[in-house]
Amino acid sequence: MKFTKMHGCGNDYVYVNLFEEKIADPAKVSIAVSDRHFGIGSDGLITIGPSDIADFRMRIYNADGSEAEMCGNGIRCVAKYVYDHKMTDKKEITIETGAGVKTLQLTVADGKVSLVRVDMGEPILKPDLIPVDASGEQVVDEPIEVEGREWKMTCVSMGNPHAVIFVEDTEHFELEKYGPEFEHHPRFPKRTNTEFVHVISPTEASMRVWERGSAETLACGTGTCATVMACILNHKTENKVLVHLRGGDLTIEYDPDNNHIYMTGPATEVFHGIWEEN
Ligand SMILES: N[C@H](CCC[C@H](N)C(=O)O)C(=O)O
Repeated sequence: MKFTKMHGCGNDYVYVNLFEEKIADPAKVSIAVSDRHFGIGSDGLITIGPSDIADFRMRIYNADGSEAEMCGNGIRCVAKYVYDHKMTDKKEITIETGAGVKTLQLTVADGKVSLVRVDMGEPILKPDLIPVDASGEQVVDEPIEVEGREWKMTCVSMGNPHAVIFVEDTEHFELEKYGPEFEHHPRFPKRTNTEFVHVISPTEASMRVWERGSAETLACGTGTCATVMACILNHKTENKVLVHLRGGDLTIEYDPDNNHIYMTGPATEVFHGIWEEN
């Protein structure tokens, strides 16, 4: 099976072009290729295929084989892949995802995509749509007990669930200890991605992320969008924020006129190869 290894801010996936390859069991393949010792090594598998309602269709599978609704870093890499591999010559493309059709603007330098701006659509705030077990119309600054400590969370879905927790120091935060406890907490019927965020200023933040089904990743595009929405809901930042992740930076803008969130960031192709299913 031919694959291409790409990353967005260090959030790395194995990409497979379904116009050329067939994958009978993507969950099984994602588990195998994601293994960083016995496989290729990645945060998961992303497939690029045809769509009846958009230019292309993207599906994302976590390292544990579970399918996610959307992937922010991944969709930027999909846009880079289809343009650089001459599957389209458009600089504005649409991609069908589990969270609806997204529109992307490509910046091209020397014939290759260097930067992508994604309209990530509207944040979803209703508890039962996130989903999270909570009352009310939104989950903002909500107490939750994890590992015997009370935390305050703000929950946002970008098609996939996120719990945003504000902390003073992300670098020394015990992510391995608390990340899985949030991921599997009974208040999240579909588990959750969890972002631990330090607000630096009204226009800047840093964060780390424990992803549903993939453990800590160096970046999470949907998580960064959820983080900025949480910052705005908690009156901590303005609508445009530069976010520092372990693997790089993303610029997130919330447009109050259409309630859409826009994410701008890089996409990188690292190598390609042949995966022999053993
Ligand atoms: N890394 C991805 C998100 C993957 C989400 C996945 N972990 C889940 O929702 O289960 C991103 O850049 O948005």
